[in-house]
Amino acid sequence: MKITNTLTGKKEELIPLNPGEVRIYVCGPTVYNFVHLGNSRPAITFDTFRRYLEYSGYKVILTQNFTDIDDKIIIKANEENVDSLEIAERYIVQYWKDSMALGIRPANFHPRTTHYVDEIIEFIEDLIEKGHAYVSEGDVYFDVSSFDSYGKLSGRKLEDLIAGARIQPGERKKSPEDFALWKAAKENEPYWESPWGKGRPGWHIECSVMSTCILGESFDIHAGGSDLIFPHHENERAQSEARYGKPFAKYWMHNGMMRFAGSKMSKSLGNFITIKEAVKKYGKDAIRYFIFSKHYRSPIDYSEDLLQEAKTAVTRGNQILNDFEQSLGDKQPFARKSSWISEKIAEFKAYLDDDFNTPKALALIFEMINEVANASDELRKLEAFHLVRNEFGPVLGIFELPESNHFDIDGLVKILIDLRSQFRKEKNYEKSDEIRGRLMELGIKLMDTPDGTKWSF
Ligand SMILES: Nc1ncnc2c1ncn2[C@@H]1O[C@H](COP(=O)(O)OP(=O)(O)OP(=O)(O)O)[C@@H](O)[C@H]1O
Ligand SMILES: [Zn+2]
Repeated sequence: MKITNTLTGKKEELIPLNPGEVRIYVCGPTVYNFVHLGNSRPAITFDTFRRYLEYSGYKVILTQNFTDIDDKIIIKANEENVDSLEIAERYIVQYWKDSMALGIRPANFHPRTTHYVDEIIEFIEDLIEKGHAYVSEGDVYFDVSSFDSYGKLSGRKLEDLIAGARIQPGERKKSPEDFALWKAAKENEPYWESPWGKGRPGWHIECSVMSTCILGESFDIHAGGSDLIFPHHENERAQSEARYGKPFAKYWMHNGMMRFAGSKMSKSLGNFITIKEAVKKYGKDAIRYFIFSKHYRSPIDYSEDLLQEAKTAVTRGNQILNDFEQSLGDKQPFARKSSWISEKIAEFKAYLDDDFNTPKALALIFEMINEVANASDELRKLEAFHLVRNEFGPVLGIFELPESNHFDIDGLVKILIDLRSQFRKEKNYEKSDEIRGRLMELGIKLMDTPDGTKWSF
């Protein structure tokens, strides 16, 4: 398999450090608000990339962090007058709901920054000892000039960085391009005790610490959105290689940005659509289709029209697959491994082996769905059905099973509740009780409350 490595700017053969095993770290969300559709791009892309590696026979260890301490979380906590961890916890819970709704499998590890403060302090102490960092009035900064290949990942030159940067008020660094490893606590900020006084970790250090603690000093792939290449990933690489004196991540993979009216969709700009809203409107498969329809490295423009088209396409696909499944009756769908099946699997793999080309893989899935709908030969239909349901669908996480999770059960029950109310108004208690009774048989209980009828399973 070949992937584009941001570090070299080339498409390279993926050769894991340990044969047969791929260790991946992905930068996860800063949890101070709902995650948006843009944030779902790395989560969907790299979960699916992991599924594909597993499909190809690799063992994968995937780690994705939660940044649960950060300026933005602290500001939100102070606004609401609650602890910053309460804010983080709230949006982590929401993250799980959203990622389930999008069919994203949890990573193997989901570390949180505040669980790694001891390790962060140890890491920084080591950097100071090795001459890569210095203390300045309770802050600690990384000395960028001490790391020779600084700028290699993002393709920037240190001289240009020095010329372009300014020391901001409140920063106590020697040189403008140096960055904070540890920040002394200001008033009303959460803090931890450290050898440099009360304070908290800077942003970049957390990912160096959590990735190396969990995956080792060198691992295979570091991933995230392209917005993180500079300064976040450049700084992570500098810190980690400065401490351990060996290559940090062998490959760097970056997804392009999802844009909203031309700008990056972002929590801080407020130009976003939440995942909850998007799932409700379009359903999981349509969102995944929309994301996979562009190569992961290209930017993608949020477009209601394209999402609507995606919804129409997957609804049609699901209809064809469901109709075919029903036409099979009790017969178990079984397709012998024919040469045609092997050929199509080879084609699917060739696309994804070429820098994870999901648009081509997706087109192949639709070609198979057309076979299910139109092939004259029953065996061919069965083979195509098998490929979608059992081979390709589970890899891309679409058309896996008859999709029910975007089916709006709440909406359906509300229709029945309204009908029942109508019958009650007309004093037709026989019909209204029948609706309640039949829902009860399905395990759905209706409760009449002063605020109207509620339901639960
Ligand atoms: N618009 C986007 N398109 C694709 N990926 C994105 C987008 N915005 C963020 N990401 C990625 O989502 C992950 C979580 O990022 P983060 O929580 O910093 O999101 P954010 O919306 O950019 O927040 P903020 O506005 O506070 O910077 C990162 O891997 C980041 O690169
Ligand atoms: Zn990170």
